[in-house]
Amino acid sequence: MSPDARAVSATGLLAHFNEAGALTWSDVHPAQQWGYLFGESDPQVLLAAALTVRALRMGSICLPLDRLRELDQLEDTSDIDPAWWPESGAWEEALRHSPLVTVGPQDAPSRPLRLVDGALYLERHYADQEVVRREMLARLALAPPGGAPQGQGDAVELAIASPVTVIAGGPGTGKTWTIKAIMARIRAESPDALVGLAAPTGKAAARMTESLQDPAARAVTLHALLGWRRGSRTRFAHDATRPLPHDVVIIDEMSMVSMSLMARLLEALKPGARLVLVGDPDQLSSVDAGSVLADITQAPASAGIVARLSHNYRFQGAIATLATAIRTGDADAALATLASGDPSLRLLDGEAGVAAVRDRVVAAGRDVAEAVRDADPAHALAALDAHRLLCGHRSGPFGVAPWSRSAVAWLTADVPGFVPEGEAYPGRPVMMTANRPELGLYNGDTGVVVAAGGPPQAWFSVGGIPQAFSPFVLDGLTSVHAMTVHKAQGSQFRDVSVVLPPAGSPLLTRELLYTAVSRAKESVLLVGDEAAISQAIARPARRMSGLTARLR
Ligand SMILES: Nc1ncnc2c1ncn2[C@@H]1O[C@H](COP(=O)(O)OP(=O)(O)OP(=O)(O)O)[C@@H](O)[C@H]1O
Repeated sequence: MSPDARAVSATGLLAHFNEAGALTWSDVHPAQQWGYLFGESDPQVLLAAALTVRALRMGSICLPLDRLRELDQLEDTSDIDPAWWPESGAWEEALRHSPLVTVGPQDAPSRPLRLVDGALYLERHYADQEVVRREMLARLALAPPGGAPQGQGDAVELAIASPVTVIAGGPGTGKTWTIKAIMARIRAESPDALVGLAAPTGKAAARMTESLQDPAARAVTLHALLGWRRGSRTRFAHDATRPLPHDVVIIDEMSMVSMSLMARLLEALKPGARLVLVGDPDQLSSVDAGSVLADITQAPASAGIVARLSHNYRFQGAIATLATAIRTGDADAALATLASGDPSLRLLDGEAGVAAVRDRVVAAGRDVAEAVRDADPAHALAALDAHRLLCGHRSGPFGVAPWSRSAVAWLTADVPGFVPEGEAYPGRPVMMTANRPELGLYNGDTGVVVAAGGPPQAWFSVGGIPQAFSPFVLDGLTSVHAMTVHKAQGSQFRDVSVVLPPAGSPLLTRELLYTAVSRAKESVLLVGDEAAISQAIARPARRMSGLTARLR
């Protein structure tokens, strides 16, 4: 732990957990503040408060007291002495009597924490979860009776009749096709209906618009749909008192929507509006806390409104078999598929892994360089997307930073004409790190510098059409020789190479591996060993929330 993560003034249990690397200053500090403001000094209560803040930081909505030790590999990655843990009965008792804690779902919010069904929440996150629970239950109560929807046809019928529908499936399972069919039905049956299309990020919204190929359909970000106001994190122009005008709202890439954004969306729908949630619940979740799509799809009460699309229309081969094995937690099947000798899959470790990545980076770099030499931006962009190097980590030996440096060194050595000097060298692969909606460019979009009959310009595919931008007007442009799996979510590439986090890394989860593998259309090279694969598959990210249990 870095020294500044130490909470200098922490004492007792908080100090132990802080020094062991389990709690950072940003977890300890609010707990201490609340203790001071509300007159609570019981170390067990302050520890629970700090662990709840930590759980939120890791993406969970609440801290289930009886499942604490399995949370986020707390004990794998820190030096916690098991003797420090309070006895769970006494711990819950201390929380029940604490001035920091509201007990049960009923009482009005007046304290920072709330204890419901054995789980501790920050009041604001409990309130968001309650909005989602209440609104979802009201919609589920009005859903047409019937069994679980099977396939695309049922999903379309349901979306026409039910106040809420979930369309869940991996890449290529026909989610976009189903959205198009729903929109065609709505147009045929109620031509005046106002349909809103949105996605959690600008890039996902742009991709939704592009893939619908419908001049009358334009997707926006969820923030834009709700009317985001500058300077306000939580207030939107549309809420329960000023609802959205839409009769139907369709959200794509729903796995990236946080609990709080889902709460704001549900509050803002006008009475009678229908909601269609589309996404892949097995992928990595939102940056902010929550895993709403997975929570909803797992709740037995939602069985009648969740259409799980499982037939892969785009590809069938070994990649799909591997993705399914990962998704269903079958490590033996995953390892057997990897060992089957299918040319689309390879698992290599150590020097062999590095050498194989080098070969792929150089081969793809040669294709990009050739297109750049021919001043052919369309070909350069296609070559750029033919291979992508993905890392679980941003920094550290398994991260984007050192692998990018290696890639630059390999390209410099092996690709004639690749001279990485300055900001705008021809062949530089670049990525947007900010949204520029007025230009049609979004955070995470990738492009390449090409000099096509003039000074070098950054070329991006905007709505499928190559367009040139001066690299100097695009602030926050970075090189993209490698990217995180998180950033690659929502994109696919012909070939993907994945540097797995080492066994023991808290990032090595089933969702990370599934998301990485399912980015590939034709081949996947995994750099790591069988232990890392098994560990990832055995470890679903387990974001905790009370939503699944309370949707009844
Ligand atoms: N019922 C169907 N019959 C024939 N082709 C289909 C059907 N459904 C989807 N497809 C085709 O399969 C391919 C993948 O479908 P689609 O793009 O809708 O998948 P998706 O789940 O949205 O994928 P992604 O998440 O990658 O965007 C498309 O080419 C689509 O036209």
